[in-house]
Amino acid sequence: MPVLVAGVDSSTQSTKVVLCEAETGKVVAQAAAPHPSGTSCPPEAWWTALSRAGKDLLERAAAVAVAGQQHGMVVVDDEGEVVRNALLWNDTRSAPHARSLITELGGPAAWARTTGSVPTASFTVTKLRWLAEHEPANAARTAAVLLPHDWLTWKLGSAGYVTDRGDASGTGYYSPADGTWLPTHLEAAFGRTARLPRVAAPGAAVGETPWGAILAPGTGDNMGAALGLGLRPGDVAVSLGTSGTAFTVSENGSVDPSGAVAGFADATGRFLPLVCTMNAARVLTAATSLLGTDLHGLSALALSAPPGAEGLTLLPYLDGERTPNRPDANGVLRGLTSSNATRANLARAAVEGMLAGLAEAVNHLGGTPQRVILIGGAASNEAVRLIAPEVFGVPVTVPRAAEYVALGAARQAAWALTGDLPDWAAAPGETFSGTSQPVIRQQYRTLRDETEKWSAQ
Ligand SMILES: Nc1ncnc2c1ncn2[C@@H]1O[C@H](COP(=O)(O)OP(=O)(O)OP(=O)(O)O)[C@@H](O)[C@H]1O
Ligand SMILES: O=C(CO)[C@@H](O)[C@H](O)CO
Repeated sequence: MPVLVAGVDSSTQSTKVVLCEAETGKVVAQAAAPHPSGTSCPPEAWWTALSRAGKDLLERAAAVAVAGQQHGMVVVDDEGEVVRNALLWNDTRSAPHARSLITELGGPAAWARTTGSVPTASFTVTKLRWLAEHEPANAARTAAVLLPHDWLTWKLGSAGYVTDRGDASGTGYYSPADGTWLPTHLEAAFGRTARLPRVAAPGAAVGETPWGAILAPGTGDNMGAALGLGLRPGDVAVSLGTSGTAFTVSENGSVDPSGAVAGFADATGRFLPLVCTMNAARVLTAATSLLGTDLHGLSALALSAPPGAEGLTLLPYLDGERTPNRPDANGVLRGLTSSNATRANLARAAVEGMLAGLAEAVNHLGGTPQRVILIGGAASNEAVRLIAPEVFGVPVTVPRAAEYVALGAARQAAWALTGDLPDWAAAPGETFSGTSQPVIRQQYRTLRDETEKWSAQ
C-alpha cells in the first residue's frame, strides 16, 4: 500500500482536500465543502468545511498540510477562543488605516524595503489597526494573532501556533528578506504587542494529529499553488479564483515602492513576487446574473462577439479593487451604443475586463513571459481559455484540471514526512495560442485611467 499524504486548500469560497501518494503525487481521492459568503467569517466555519471535506480522507494520511487564503486576521484570546469573526483579504474596511500606516512608518519605499510590500486593506497589519480603533474591547481581549492556515493547523493537532515564511510575508509585520517578525510594525498598528506564531522552516515537521500523522507548517494559498505547479523561475502563473493573482518564483526578494507587486516569500525558501486583483471569477458570475445565463452560456455568448466587444468595455472593480489600489471603486460599463448593445458583447466585455486586469498584473512582474500558466476555478471556462492569449499576447497553458493549492500543500506534507521535497511529475497541460488583440487592453487602460479621477474625489 503506498504511503498517502493530504493537502488542504482553505480558500475564500471553499475548502478542498486532496489525498495523494507521497512518492508520486498521484491523487487517490479528493473532496470539497463550501464556506459562507462575505468578507468576514467565523473561523469555525472553515473548521466545519474542513471536517466535512476531510471526512474519511485526512485519517488515511501519514502527513497533512494546510494552505489557506492569505492575510486574514484571526484573533484569539488567552484560552485560544476566537475573539471575533476573521476579517478576510477582500475586506476593504481598513483602507484608511493602510494609508495612515504607510505615512506613519516612513512612506511606501520604507514599507517595501522593510516588509517586501506596501500594505493595502488586504494586509493583516491594517486590519489590526482597524480592530484597535473600532473594537477596543476585542482588541484588549486579543492575546495572539494568526492567519487562517495557522489557526487550522493549530486545530489539527499538537503543532501549537505555527506559520511559515510564505504566509507570514502577507501580514505587513514580517521581513521576508530577514525571516523575522517586525514587532515595531505590529505595535505601531495595534498599539501593543500580541503573541505571533513561530515561523517554521520550509518542509519542517511541526506536530502530530490525534491519529499520528505528521503536521507540516502549511502556507498561503498562492504559495501552495506555486508548490503544486512546481513553478520555476521564469514561469508566470495566473490564478483566476475569487482573487486574480499573477506570480512567479524568484531567488531574490522584490521591492516595489509603487505597491503593485507584493514581495512575498514562497514555501521553499525563495520568494514569490505577486500581483493581486480582487475581481476575477466573480466578475463572470456577476455577468451571468446580468445576462440570465450560466457560465457555459456566458462562454458561448462571449465567443460569438468580436475582440473589443465592438467598443463595449467593462472595468470590473465590482466591490473595490486592490491593483490598482481603489478600495472604494465599483464596476463601470463604457461605450454602450444602440448598435453594440448585445448580450454577446456584454459577455465578451466581462471576460476581457477580468483578463485585462490580470494582463496588467503580469506586466507589473516585469519582462515578457514566454507563456502564462492559467489555474483557478475560472480557468476551466472555454471563453477564458480562448480569449486569454489575445489579451496576454502570449500562449496560455492550462494544466490538467486539479486543485493546485491543495496539491502544493500535499507536496509540502510529503516533504515534512520524508525530509525531501518530492519531485512530482509536472501536470501535462493544454496550450492555447491566439492572435494578440491590443484593442482589448487599450480599451481597459483608457477606462481605468479615465476613472482614476473619480476614485480620487
Ligand atoms: N467554468 C467556469 N467558468 C467560470 N468560472 C468558474 C467556472 N468554474 C468555476 N468557476 C468559478 O471559480 C470560482 C472558484 O475558484 P477557486 O476555487 O479557484 O476560488 P477560491 O479558491 O475560493 O479563490 P481564491 O484562491 O482567490 O481564494 C468561483 O467563483 C466559480 O464560480
Ligand atoms: O490576497 C491574496 C493574495 O495576496 C489572495 O490571493 C488571497 O490569498 C485569497 O486567495
